[in-house]
Amino acid sequence: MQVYKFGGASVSSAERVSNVADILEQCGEEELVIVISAMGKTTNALEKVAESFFAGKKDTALQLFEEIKQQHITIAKYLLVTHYLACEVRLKDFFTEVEWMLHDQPVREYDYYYDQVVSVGELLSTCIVSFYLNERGIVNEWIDVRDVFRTDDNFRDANIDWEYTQRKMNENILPVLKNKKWVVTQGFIGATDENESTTLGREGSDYSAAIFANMLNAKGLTIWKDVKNVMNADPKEIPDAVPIESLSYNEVIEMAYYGAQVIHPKTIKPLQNKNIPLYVKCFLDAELPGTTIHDQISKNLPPIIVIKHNQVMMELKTRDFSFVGDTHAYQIYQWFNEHSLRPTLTQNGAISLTLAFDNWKDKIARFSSAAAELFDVHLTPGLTLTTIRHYDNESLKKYIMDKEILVRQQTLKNIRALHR
Ligand SMILES: Nc1ncnc2c1ncn2[C@@H]1O[C@H](COP(=O)(O)OP(=O)(O)O)[C@@H](O)[C@H]1O
Ligand SMILES: N[C@@H](CC(=O)OP(=O)(O)O)C(=O)O
Repeated sequence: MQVYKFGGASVSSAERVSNVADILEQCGEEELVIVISAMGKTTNALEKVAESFFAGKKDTALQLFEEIKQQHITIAKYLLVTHYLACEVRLKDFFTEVEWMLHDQPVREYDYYYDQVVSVGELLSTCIVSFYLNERGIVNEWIDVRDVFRTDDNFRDANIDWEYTQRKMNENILPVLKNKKWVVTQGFIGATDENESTTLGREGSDYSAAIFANMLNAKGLTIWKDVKNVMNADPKEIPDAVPIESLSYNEVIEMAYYGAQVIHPKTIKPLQNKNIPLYVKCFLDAELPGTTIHDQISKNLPPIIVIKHNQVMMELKTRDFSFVGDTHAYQIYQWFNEHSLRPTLTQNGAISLTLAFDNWKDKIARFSSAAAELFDVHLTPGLTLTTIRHYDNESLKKYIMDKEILVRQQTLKNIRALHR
């Protein structure tokens, strides 16, 4: 049993979907679960729909959603002949669900609406791909992952109910595989016990695929990307990044934790727990070996550079000169939980604490007003956080030294700098 995950870039156009079918036709797998993300940048586009709706701009929301509808209809029309009408019926059901909501007034919190709107991206993409594969004779069954992945109602960053999900995995997925059919399903989304859609955090499809691999005891998980390998930096950021052929789970979990946007940070644990190898392969050339991530120690690694833009620095200072560590640490970590906000960097002083966050405006505003009861709060937006693992003099000079640094942390293995 294998799990394949195809990200947005691999299904961003009719040609790319057809390329995915070519890969599947030639892969020779017997039992396969295929986890797919929303097409191209659909999730970003759906985020704009949710934002407009919540801001009371109903017409803009509907108009933006209309564009997304037309893009999917166009791709389905291009790909499908005999299965087109059946596919169109399904797509229209998904469209209608969202449109009904967009005609209402928002009465619940933003994150709830975000998930109801944004989750449709994966439903649309998998619907089209599944019909297309069947039309090409690649027999598969489309599964609504919301009938399998039970989560809590922490919208936008929902947590999996492992016991329930494992049971549903056995009831809903195993029989399909035993029936000699491949499964086509969605990454990134789940549902609460009240059947409300949830999402697992941006780029969460890798995590979904790892959960499938874990619960089905897969022999491997292959994530198909537009890059030939995992590299020592994002090649879009650093054009002379070098490929890495083999990495340990440990190394990748560290890279992802520091913000490398190549594998979702939560992906590794479900795989490591069952010693399931992760292969990152290139959908543009399936013959290339790609990168293997497994339990073997990574040797001779180059400096690994992770650059995170759009960071907000938050300085908290106690007003009465009490030590932060003594009295406030517990409270601050409670706020992190309450506001589902994780710092990308923390630095303790005697009576102050410096934090950095991704720029989640609403959450930071809520966190700041809670913190303002105890601290003077100062925010500095528009910063970049650069981390280098296995740094050397050359990489330090190239990526850190010439910056205007606000916070710097250094250990034997890592250097991190928050800078302008
Ligand atoms: N260390 C890295 N190695 C390779 N690619 C990286 C790395 N860090 C970031 N990336 C980026 O990840 C992209 C592929 O991931 P992503 O866009 O999430 O694909 P998908 O949407 O198909 O899942 C690449 O195009 C590359 O720019
Ligand atoms: N579509 C979601 C989930 C995801 O993982 O996408 P991708 O595999 O394209 O990174 C997102 O864009 O966040």
